[in-house]
Amino acid sequence: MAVYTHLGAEDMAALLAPYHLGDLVSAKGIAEGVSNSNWLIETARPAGETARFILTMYEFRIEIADLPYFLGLLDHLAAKGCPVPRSIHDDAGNLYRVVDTARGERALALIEFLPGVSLGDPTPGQARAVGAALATLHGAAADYPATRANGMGLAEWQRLAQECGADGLASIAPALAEMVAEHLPRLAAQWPTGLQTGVIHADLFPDNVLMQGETVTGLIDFYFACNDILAYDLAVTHAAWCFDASGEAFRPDLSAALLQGYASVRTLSTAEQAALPLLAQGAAMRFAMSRAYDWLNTPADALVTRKDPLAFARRLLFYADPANSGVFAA
Ligand SMILES: Nc1ncnc2c1ncn2[C@@H]1O[C@H](COP(=O)(O)OP(=O)(O)O)[C@@H](O)[C@H]1O
Ligand SMILES: N[C@@H](CCOP(=O)(O)O)C(=O)O
Repeated sequence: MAVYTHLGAEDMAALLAPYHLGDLVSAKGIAEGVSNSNWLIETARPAGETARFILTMYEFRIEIADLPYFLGLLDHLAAKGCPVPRSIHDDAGNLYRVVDTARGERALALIEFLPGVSLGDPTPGQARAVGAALATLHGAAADYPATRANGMGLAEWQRLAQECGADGLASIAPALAEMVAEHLPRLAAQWPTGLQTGVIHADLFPDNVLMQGETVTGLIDFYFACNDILAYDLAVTHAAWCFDASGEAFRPDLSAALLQGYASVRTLSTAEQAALPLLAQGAAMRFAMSRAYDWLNTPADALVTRKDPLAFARRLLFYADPANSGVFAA
């Protein structure tokens, strides 16, 4: 569960007062998520109707200076018809506020609540819709004027691996330390340059997509969004969607559907197509490293479920295996 900061009812009402959303009816901590504390807020307007919002308190890995990029991107994409939550501005027009909490100063923001559920076991039709939504997002963000470097790029994988240390990685599993020692230097040496860049989501896992049937109703959690290789975003999404829940078994049906969905909106260049196996290995390394770091460093009192780094170590080995080089063939 991700609620790092505990807020009483009075604190919550005071935090929400500058938004003039009506009377606070309920504020429920949301179990999902890793990086932030999230609450589902319900308010009652004077006329009696209720409204729902998501209140996010930024806990770690997010620089306050980046919030205008993330929240402005939501408004930019929503204005273009993408299914992303609009940001709710306070009565002074601020996109976010900084408040004092028992854990120190924290930034918080309110966004629209969107309907839909995130999927544990997607179908090919749903994977196709997600691929198309990702490509649509890439197109809609093409004229977003702000830029942000990828803070979770190759240099950060290397830093996280160093912070964990070979012994730390081996304490999770010896195979994890071996995988990093073998593949991280190779990825650094071979990482592609010259591919088309743009705004990417960079974390489009099933828990960051809300769906109703085969319709994408919400793309959420843009807090790793940045400017980087567009095809890398497809590779991240592929690594996140195209394996079964154990992380062991590749799902060719989901893979084909996701890639078809993406290609139905944006055509990959030959160079992008050729780079996908390597980009997917990088995507797997990125999540193996952030999960390994969290595994070793999550505070004992955080109500948060640690995620398994080995699931992504196995995906990296899958993508690196020449026997699987046909996965991304056009
Ligand atoms: N706009 C939204 N509409 C509906 N539910 C949301 C929205 N934003 C977040 N949530 C819910 O909150 C959970 C955690 O939000 P998320 O932004 O993914 O947090 P974290 O960055 O900690 O992963 C999501 O899995 C979803 O259930
Ligand atoms: N999707 C990542 C975790 C990133 O945290 P999030 O809860 O902000 O999406 C993973 O699965 O490792």
